[in-house]
Amino acid sequence: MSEQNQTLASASTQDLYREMIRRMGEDPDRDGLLRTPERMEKSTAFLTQGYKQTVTEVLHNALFDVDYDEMVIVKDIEFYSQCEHHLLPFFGKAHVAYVPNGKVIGLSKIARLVDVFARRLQVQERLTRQIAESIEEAIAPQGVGIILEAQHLCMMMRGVEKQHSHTVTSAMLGVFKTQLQTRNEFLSLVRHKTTL
Ligand SMILES: Nc1nc2c(ncn2[C@@H]2O[C@H](COP(=O)(O)OP(=O)(O)OP(=O)(O)O)[C@@H](O)[C@H]2O)c(=O)[nH]1
Ligand SMILES: [Zn+2]
Repeated sequence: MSEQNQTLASASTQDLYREMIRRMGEDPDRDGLLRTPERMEKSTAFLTQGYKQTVTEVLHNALFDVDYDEMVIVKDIEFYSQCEHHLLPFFGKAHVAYVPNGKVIGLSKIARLVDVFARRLQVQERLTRQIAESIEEAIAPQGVGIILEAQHLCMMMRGVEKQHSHTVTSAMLGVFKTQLQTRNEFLSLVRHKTTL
């Protein structure tokens, strides 16, 4: 390891944040910034906690044998993630559907699954795919359909500066890929405004 890398590796995370603040042209010792490195460390740990979580742990005890073979949709699940290119947030809604094959997932666990992958450095396409594949692996359903709609701050507050564009991604597995009728049912239920 180079001398410079060794120095960096031995620095605490909070020291690194202090240095970042200094290089932004700020005084890390002024009153308002004194505890900022500590806050940044905590906040970053929370926003990237998905790296420490596994799907198996999250789903633990919440897979149930149920005789139901129609579509299950949990829609409008809000999520916050960070783009891996700029470390800026992208956020929006996830719509998660599957057609069971003997097993269903506890509903809250579906939202938790979204967060396991959202709370990492991501691109929206990979996030979409990972949610779909984790459900497929967990319960081997007849199919899984995922739609994510998001706004990317790296396209809004910097860069191209477009405030109204939304990015929509999808992952369709099993019957959602092979049966047009299933895919269309999913799309129309996602569009349907709930009256609740
Ligand atoms: N496909 C995809 N691209 C993303 C996502 N998040 C950010 N990006 C894009 O990643 C690209 C990185 O492009 P670069 O040219 O390397 O970076 P840049 O110079 O900062 O680009 P600009 O944002 O256009 O200023 C940009 O087009 C971003 O909009 C994502 O979730 N999926
Ligand atoms: Zn970005």
